[in-house]
Amino acid sequence: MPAIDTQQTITLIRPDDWHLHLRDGAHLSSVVAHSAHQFARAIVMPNLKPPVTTVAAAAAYRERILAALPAGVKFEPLMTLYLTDNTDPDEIRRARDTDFVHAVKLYPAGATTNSDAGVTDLKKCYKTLEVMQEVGMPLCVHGEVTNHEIDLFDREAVFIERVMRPLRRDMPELPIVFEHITTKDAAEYVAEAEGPIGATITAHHLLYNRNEIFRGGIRPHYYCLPVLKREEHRLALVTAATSGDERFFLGTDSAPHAVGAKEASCGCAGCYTALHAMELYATAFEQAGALDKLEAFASLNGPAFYGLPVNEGSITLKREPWTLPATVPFGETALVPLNAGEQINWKML
Ligand SMILES: NC(=O)N[C@@H](CC(=O)O)C(=O)O
Ligand SMILES: [Zn+2]
Ligand SMILES: [Zn+2]
Repeated sequence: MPAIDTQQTITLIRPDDWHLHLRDGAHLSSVVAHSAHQFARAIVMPNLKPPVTTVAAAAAYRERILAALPAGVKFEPLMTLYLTDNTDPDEIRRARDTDFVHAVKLYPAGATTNSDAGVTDLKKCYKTLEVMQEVGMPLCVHGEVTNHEIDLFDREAVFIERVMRPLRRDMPELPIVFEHITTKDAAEYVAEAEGPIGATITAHHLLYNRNEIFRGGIRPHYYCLPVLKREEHRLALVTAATSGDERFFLGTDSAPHAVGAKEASCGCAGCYTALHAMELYATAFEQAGALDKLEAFASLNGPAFYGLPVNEGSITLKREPWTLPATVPFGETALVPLNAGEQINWKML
């Protein structure tokens, strides 16, 4: 009689989002409160137009984020710098001397949304990476090769062999976060790797495989990068997230795009989950029979990796079905959240 002892509420130490896109201007104002409701802090991605490449730009962006919060809402944006071929090693030292820049982000040029200014050849960044290693500044990595001869579904696995292994061989003490991992290959690589490496895992990659993009027709709101993979990969991610291994932690990769930019002949990559992230993670962990592992994944492992204190306070999720809205305001337009119009069984209070 499982219904009798089915857990009705979950209380967790207040969690953080270790991979988030907040955008800017009116878009930022539309979305930031969703993340602030769910999370105490977030690692904010720097892929704006133009990208956030300097400490001064990160400081200004941070002020815009704080100004966009509703009155009285507390939320700490943890800023990142966008690595380019030309990032000055001194910029890393300046970043280290702040209390608000927490990582540098590697986008291989052309890999994903707003990555045109990204790195063309990691060798060009070695002086900068050496300083990062020296001062212990984490490198967050979008881990996909961009070579169009490589099958889209293989680009993460190929990245491990061509970029990640050589980089870690050359810089064994550089802290690395393998962002939004999507494959068994990446989960196993991180679990077995030695030294300072962690990985974020999104809720959508824990819940869905690639069939979801094509269920009943092409469904652009399930398209993100790295793209959803086969079921065996989803299962490996669930195993990693629920294993208790502290290298794996929560990163939503919530990535808002206007509805027209997603529902288009060439639609943008990104799933919007900031509205219901913890509900989705709870659903995934419950399906795996591992709700007891959610707190470490959501609230403890990330701060341990980044050397930050665990949050004070707690959140409670209640078993209470609710329906996701069809759209959410997004500046002058609207965005369609993942699971729009669908019912979800957990509700964050
Ligand atoms: N994940 C995505 O599909 N999109 C992200 C970029 C990224 O994280 O790669 C975005 O900024 O829209
Ligand atoms: Zn990415
Ligand atoms: Zn992202």
